[in-house]
Amino acid sequence: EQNFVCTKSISEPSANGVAVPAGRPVKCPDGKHTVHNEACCVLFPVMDDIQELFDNECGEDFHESLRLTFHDAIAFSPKAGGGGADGSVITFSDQELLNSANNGIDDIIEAQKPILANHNISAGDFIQFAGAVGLTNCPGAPRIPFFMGRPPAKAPAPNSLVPEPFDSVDKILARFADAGFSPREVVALLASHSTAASDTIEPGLRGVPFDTTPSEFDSQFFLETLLKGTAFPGTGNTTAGEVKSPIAGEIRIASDEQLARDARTACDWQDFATDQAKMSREFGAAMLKLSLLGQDKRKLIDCSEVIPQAKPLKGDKRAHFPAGLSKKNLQLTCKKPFPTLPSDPSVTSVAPVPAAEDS
Ligand code: HEM
Ligand SMILES: [Ca+2]
Ligand SMILES: [Mn+2]
Repeated sequence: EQNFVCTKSISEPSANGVAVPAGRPVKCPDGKHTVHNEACCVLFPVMDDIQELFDNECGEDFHESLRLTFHDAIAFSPKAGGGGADGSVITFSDQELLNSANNGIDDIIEAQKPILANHNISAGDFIQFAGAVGLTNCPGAPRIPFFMGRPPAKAPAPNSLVPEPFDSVDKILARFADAGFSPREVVALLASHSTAASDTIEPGLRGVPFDTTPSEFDSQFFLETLLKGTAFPGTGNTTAGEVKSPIAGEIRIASDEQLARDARTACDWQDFATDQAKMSREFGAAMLKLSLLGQDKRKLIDCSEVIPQAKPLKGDKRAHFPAGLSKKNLQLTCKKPFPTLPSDPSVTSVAPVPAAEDS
């Protein structure tokens, strides 16, 4: 029996940005998979169970799981405390779910808990692994590296660390800076809202998408948030941080609208609206950083090779204007020229994201 556990990550970057470990590959006990670090073998059955939850799709359960990676990890502050990507949002869910910023994440915590209980990995690893695996179901998403070995969470996170949609740009940028992110990285992370829908903001409505393509990791979200808002998808809940959106059925939150127009972030926003490849790449880099908040990367094992190749975006990768809208409907504050983008007359509204089935 071979017992090869190398904890150093000796690696070279590959074409897709994910490191390919050097050295001789070993066969996992399942006889099916081959890895460079045998310790990573435990992740394959976890991946199968996660993909069963997701139906191998970029749907509601994945969207919720991506949001969960953020709510666990961002609860990290050198001053205020919080363990970052440590799984505390699951381990101490009784306390952390009392935080109103965590409204709606109870469903995915309940869906993830039984899967986690069947495997011998930490809650912190599980949450970030589910996000990295699920992203590959979304056409256009990056393949992000995954590091394993986060220890169990020690305590629940303090209440004030997860940004809310009615927070000012000042407050949001300060909170992210406290956790180590630049304004451009904040904007890059918000590419996540390209595969997102709201269940809690509009009274009575669920699955209200943030862009017209909630199952694709494209740049529609960045383009559509630059359009002038004209109506609410329902009654409008301005106390919850909702503002008008440009397309029937779509939701927009105030923080996204303001970050798209603020002098500190508008040019980054425009950059990602007009360059999907750049958006995906920079999101991937910021996401890796997010997944390691509060962790010592040198103590973790590089299991990136377990993450499958992400699906490519088909056809024209550029964002398109919905029916009847064009460059003249944009509220541009960045002074750089805005390129010409195609329009799609078939896009007149967006349907809700179907609810997750009870499993
Ligand atoms: C300024 C920072 C952010 C704010 C204020 C914010 C706020 C929100 C809000 C209010 C929702 C809707 C929740 C609901 O009603 O169901 C939401 C959804 C979501 N957020 Fe964020 N968010 C931020 C950053 C992020 C980041 C950095 C990520 C991931 C890296 C993320 C991932 C998601 C996802 C995937 C959803 C959709 C969940 C679903 O479809 O079920 N968000 N966000
Ligand atoms: Ca999208
Ligand atoms: Mn949802």
